Amino acid sequence: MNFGVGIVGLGRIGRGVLRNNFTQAVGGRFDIKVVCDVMPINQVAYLLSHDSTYGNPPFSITIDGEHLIVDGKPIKYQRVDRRRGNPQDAGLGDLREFELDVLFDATGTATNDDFRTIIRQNIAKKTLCTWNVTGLDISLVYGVNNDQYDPTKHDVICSSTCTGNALTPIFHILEQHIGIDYARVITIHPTLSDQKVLDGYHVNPQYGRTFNESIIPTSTNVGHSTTLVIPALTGKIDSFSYRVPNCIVSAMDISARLARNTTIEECSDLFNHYAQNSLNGIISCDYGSFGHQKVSIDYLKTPYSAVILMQYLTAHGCQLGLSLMHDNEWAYCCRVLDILGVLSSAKEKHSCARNS
Ligand SMILES: NC(=O)c1ccc[n+]([C@@H]2O[C@H](COP(=O)([O-])OP(=O)(O)OC[C@H]3O[C@@H](n4cnc5c(N)ncnc54)[C@H](O)[C@@H]3O)[C@@H](O)[C@H]2O)c1
Repeated sequence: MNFGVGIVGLGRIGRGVLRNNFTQAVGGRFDIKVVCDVMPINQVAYLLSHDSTYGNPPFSITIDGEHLIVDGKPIKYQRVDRRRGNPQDAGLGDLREFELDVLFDATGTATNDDFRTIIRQNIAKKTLCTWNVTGLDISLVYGVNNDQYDPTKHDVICSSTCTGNALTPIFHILEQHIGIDYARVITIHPTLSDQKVLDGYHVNPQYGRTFNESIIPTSTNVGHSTTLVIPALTGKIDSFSYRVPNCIVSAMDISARLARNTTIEECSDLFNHYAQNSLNGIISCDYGSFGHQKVSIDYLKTPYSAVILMQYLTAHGCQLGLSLMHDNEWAYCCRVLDILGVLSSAKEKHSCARNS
């Protein structure tokens, strides 16, 4: 069935989704019809062809006029700048001709109003974004609540955040089987592109500090991302983050007070059970290599939303200690494609139901 996708924002995540789309299936897992950014087309082609984190892609990229040719498939490139106000002026109005089922937004800069306007003006039927935009219809974490997606009700959708995708499945398991009274979550997050290379102005002053000289304490939305999907945990999670000067792979340190006493064996059995069954491909239990714990770069390109470092699992009465790692870009891009799969299957089911 035809399911047309557009992408706005070809930064780390937009390019990562494009790259994963063509890595997962020859010719692309989804039919990406158009991609947009403020950059000129040759800069997009350059960045897609040479990636300092993941290396060169395993497929060809060329340019033909206003099209990027990715793995032999022409994709229209549209220069847009949403700061120019309404979608027509921004360049998004031209996307109407593609009759997009979903416009995936990885700019980090659009608002709920922008998304509603895109739907109202028939530029795309749905929007999917990469952050917890205020006013969204649903935040979907693949493996946890993707079966709650209802195409008749949900138009502005979020695929949660990288840390939300890591923490939510783990807290889903604990909340289902034991209960969580309180958790303190610390993310140790790689540098992001909104940080400064040298000290300078930034609306968030800590991000204005030289990125590779300090461990930068800052806020994180991981608690909010998790409670959007598991509302029973509202008010029970405190979180903050350290930005550290590596370019990829995030870690998370969790101290939780559970609703009852537990043991390492019980938690270990639970995590392994889920990793082999309903969360197969989403979480993984890692026991190290040759008796030694692996380090963050060893998880580069790991598709799991969360890798549990089993050697660091602790349980004392109702106090649980957990350490996770995840490739904040690669795993997240895999989940975005999985959520596109959810939207695509729902469209198919909906149109079959209407035709029968
Ligand atoms: N990098 C990560 O690890 C990660 C993981 C999960 C989610 N996210 C989320 O994904 C989003 C993007 O993050 P990123 O790391 O890819 O950022 P990025 O800065 O690398 O990419 C953003 C892209 O959007 C484009 N853009 C920004 N404003 C625009 C506008 N008004 N019109 C047109 N294009 C515009 C920029 O030119 C850039 O190419 C953010 O919401 C972020 O929170 C990032």
